[in-house]
Amino acid sequence: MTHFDLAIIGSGSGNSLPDERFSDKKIALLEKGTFGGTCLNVGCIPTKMFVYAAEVARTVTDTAKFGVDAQLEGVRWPDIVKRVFGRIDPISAGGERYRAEDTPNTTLFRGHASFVGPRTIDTGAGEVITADQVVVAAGSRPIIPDVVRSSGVPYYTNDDIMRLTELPERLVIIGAGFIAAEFAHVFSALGTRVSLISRGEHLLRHLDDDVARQFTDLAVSKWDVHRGRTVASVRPDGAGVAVELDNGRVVSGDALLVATGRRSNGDVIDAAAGGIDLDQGRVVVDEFQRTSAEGVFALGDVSSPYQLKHVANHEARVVQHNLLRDAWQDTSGLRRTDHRVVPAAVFTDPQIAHVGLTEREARDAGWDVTVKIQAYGDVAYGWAMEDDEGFCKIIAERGTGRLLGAHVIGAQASTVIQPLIQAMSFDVTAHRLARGQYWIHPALPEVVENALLGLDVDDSGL
Ligand SMILES: Cc1cc2nc3c(=O)[nH]c(=O)nc-3n(C[C@H](O)[C@H](O)[C@H](O)COP(=O)(O)OP(=O)(O)OC[C@H]3O[C@@H](n4cnc5c(N)ncnc54)[C@H](O)[C@@H]3O)c2cc1C
Ligand SMILES: NC(=O)c1ccc[n+]([C@@H]2O[C@H](COP(=O)([O-])OP(=O)(O)OC[C@H]3O[C@@H](n4cnc5c(N)ncnc54)[C@H](O)[C@@H]3O)[C@@H](O)[C@H]2O)c1
Repeated sequence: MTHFDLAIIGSGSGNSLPDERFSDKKIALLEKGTFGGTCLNVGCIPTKMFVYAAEVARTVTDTAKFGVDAQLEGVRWPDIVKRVFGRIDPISAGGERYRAEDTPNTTLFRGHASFVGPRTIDTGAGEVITADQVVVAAGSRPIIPDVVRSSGVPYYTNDDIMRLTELPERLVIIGAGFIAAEFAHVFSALGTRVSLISRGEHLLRHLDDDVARQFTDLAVSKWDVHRGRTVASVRPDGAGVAVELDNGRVVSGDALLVATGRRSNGDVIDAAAGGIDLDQGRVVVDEFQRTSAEGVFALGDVSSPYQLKHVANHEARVVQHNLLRDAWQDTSGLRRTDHRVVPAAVFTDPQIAHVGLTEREARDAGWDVTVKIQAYGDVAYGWAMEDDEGFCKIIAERGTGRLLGAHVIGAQASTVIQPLIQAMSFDVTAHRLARGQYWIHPALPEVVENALLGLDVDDSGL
């Protein structure tokens, strides 16, 4: 049985742990799937490359009101796929080669790893290993509802939908969360007729009510949206699929995308044998990313309530530091994860970004809130764009101006929101944020400045 200083399960965020500071350690890296994990291969990066292509197509089809006549002559889907994965696959292969061949202190095991004892792992590659320290970075996987799985009908998830050989004429999407919203945008902008089945009345319903309502209204005008409906059955329909809803309606498509959430892989590593506690399948960690098993840390989707790459990256930096401290009981030198202000963005049409509490959450928590919704169209750049969709909504404590939540829907929302994330992270109050700096005129972030100035908060004296 080979013994290692450090064993890492998962080559997504886990692969970023061993840097030059670990060069004197003997490391095992265990990966059962495509090297590089979700974000690189089937998540953030390829989806945003498709989103960018979709935005280019949308721009071309929406020009006339600006006095520019253009026409979308066609979409070469196979070329889009080739471009995306022609850039991504070599990165994955290069990363794998680097770890397998060019990093002398690292051994790459290609197999499904599972615990057989405390810090003892069956690599799934014909060998059992032990390690002084272990990091579980095994990520998450798509949840497939029974009604789909048991139907035997072929379906896609984010794992394979981006590798379709042709653009489907009609795509049915089950789910109304992040993945559904992003792929509905991608496929519809590229020419597919998208049908979307949502359990709730509103799409993206975990977002602030005003944002979810606005997004739903826009989605209904673009896509064939079935709201407040569950799936009764799924069956083949010629070469495609027919999804019957609980009201008897049948939604047909050439392909079916299932986007109904993702589940931690904590339940498929025999965590109990390793002494690792789970809560509803997710690995339990404390603020130092320590699991219940001494010497075993976890990070990312396998343990985090936030299934976001920037959160996994932050947790990886914490784990990296804590591994190098080589302490367990004495936590004085260990770093803690900071989940106070976690933002997220949905790269759909229009973009959506949020941070902190929704208005409802803030009111339910008993805050005396002041709320301002500032339309994109009412600031100079949004007006130039003739934008009548976007807005920035800020929720703050009345009087003190403490920022509680911010929600942006509209062009470049994921970028526009950043000053608000910064202010919340560094405890800058609303008026101080608005008046303690210049805002470039007439740039889009003026929508944030104006929203801040519309709040009922004390003047900071600036
Ligand atoms: C379609 C999509 C789009 C997304 N877009 C964004 C975005 O725009 N922004 C954002 O912040 N987040 C986004 N995310 C979320 C983000 O991708 C994840 O939060 C992040 O990749 C999680 O990283 P991780 O290291 O925890 O897991 P992963 O990157 O999934 O790595 C886990 C690795 O462990 C391997 N593994 C699992 N079990 C075992 C085992 N038993 N033995 C060996 N290996 C194992 C897996 O094969 C995988 O390679 C997106 C996710 C999806 C699905
Ligand atoms: N831009 C980003 O940061 C980004 C993009 C994609 C994914 N992600 C991450 O990946 C995670 C997973 O994405 P997702 O869209 O699959 O999950 P999600 O949690 O965002 O949405 C799941 C959707 O499926 C619905 N649903 C759940 N079970 C269902 C069922 N049995 N039948 C019908 N509908 C059902 C839910 O009501 C919800 O609308 C996200 O939560 C997010 O953290 C992030």
